[in-house]
Amino acid sequence: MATSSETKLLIATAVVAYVVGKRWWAKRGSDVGRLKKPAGAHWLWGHEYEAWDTLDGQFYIKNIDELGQAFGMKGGLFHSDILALTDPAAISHMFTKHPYEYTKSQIIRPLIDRLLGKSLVWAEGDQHKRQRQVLAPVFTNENVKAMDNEIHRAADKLVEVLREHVLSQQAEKGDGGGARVNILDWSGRATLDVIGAVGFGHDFQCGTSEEAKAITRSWRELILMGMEFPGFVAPLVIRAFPIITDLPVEAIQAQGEIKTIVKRIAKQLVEERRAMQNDEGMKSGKDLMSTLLKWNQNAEGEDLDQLLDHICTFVMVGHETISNALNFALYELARNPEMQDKLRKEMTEFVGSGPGGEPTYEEYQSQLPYLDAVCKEGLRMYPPASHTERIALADDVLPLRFPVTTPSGEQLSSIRVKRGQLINVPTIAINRSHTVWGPDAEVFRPERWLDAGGLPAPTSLTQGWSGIFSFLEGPRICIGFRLALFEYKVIMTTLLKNFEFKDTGAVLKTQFSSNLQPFVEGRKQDGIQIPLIVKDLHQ
Ligand code: HEM
Repeated sequence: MATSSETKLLIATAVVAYVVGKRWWAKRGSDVGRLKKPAGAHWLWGHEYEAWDTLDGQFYIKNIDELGQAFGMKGGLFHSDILALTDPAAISHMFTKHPYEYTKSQIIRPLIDRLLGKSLVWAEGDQHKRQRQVLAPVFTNENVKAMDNEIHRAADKLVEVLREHVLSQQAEKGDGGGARVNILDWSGRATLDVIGAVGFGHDFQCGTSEEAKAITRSWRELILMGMEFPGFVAPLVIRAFPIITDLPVEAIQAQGEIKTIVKRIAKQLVEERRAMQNDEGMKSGKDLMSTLLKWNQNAEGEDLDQLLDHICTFVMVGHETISNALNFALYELARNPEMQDKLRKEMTEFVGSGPGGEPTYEEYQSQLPYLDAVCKEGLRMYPPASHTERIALADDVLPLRFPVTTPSGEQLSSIRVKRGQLINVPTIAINRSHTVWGPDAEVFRPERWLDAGGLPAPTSLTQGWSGIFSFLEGPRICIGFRLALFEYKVIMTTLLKNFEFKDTGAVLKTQFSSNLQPFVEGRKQDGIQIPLIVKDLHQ
């Protein structure tokens, strides 16, 4: 009979043999282990801690410039090497040509399920194709154009509540020079209102309803948790021991709270809509809720649960992303007052064909070039979804547009990957690479979109919207991108016509936690924020 120390030795040997065997298997027929790697991998966290902890996407930006658009990373917790990838040909191969062979990993998907449910963001393969087919018609140009009233109403309401706040702050201080606000507390009110109204006919009351407050509060808590060490470790531990997703660990379980809140509201909305079954508008409606209900009229049990997951997904990804993009653009405009003035001038001088001289949907797209350039530059520099990852479902060969050199000097114009290969796709580095965008890649400069020859050659860019990767590319490109752009432009226009945004001198740093998150340099403990001075222009 084996003694307890012999048993322990046996178990330890088995674990080591398993890890070594797994790594050996992953290396066979794969080029990932042969790629250059950044120096200084940690024995336990590999390069993953440095990638997580280094702010502003600098780990990836720096290494792409130094090692090329495909490099290897040591995985944390003895995971096999990870491929970090920004090469446009490889990206196109994965996302446009073979999106269902490079899926979100079995680690990310349970987390998405916990946060948003088993909806479009979570689904893969045929299930995704079916869902996308049903939902895509909601976001056509024609439908988004028809959301015009709700978007303007939400933007006007935001101006009203922000003005009230600014004036009361000024009165308190006895100073008419504007109020210091954390813009993160404001823009999301309008974007939540828009998705509530256009998606489900629900009024979140510009952030003042109890549901709106609960959603904002639990989202913030989740973000902050993701920015602390447990938020880094949790996904690595889950990757090593997937069973952990079901354990009562705070950092994991907290993700369920948002879903619970939104699903409670969603259930009520579904019941209200069902009660209006005979209403003609509802039957012919092309909004999200009508589409979902037509698709699954009498959903109960699991089907109803999935329908609620869709609502939860759209409420969350349909508002946080846009407000995130708006916040960063306002920060840059505050730091660059000449750009802000130029943009305001373009907006105020343009007389559109909409009611009261507002630009129409088409005019927003084509007649306001500087607004368009600011929007593109903001989304390039600050992609809200600044990082994504995929896993190869089969052995494959990834073509490279820009060959890379191995440490032994061999040139690779493609990379062989094995089934199960984890691939990190750092969107922020795709959008800010110096190799692609030039020496001022990390400078906010909308003019690059307007100057002749201001942009990189199309062959060096990915194939997403405007050659940047902020909405992804291919069949899984963000389904709501037209709505996002329209909403962004309307809210930005409405805000700039009413307020001046001034720099506070605070320098921002960013870190990825669900989205790209800002905090003031050296003040991470104060939480996520973009402090700006807001001055009412009509005072
Ligand atoms: C500036 C705003 C936005 C940005 C930057 C953005 C970005 C993205 C990105 C990068 C993805 C792909 C994620 C991945 O697969 O790794 C995505 C997917 C998605 N987005 Fe957006 N998004 C924005 C706004 C919206 C809006 C307004 C909606 C809906 C109303 C929306 C709904 C979705 C959905 C449902 C998916 C999943 C699509 C699929 O997998 O087929 N997004 N978004």
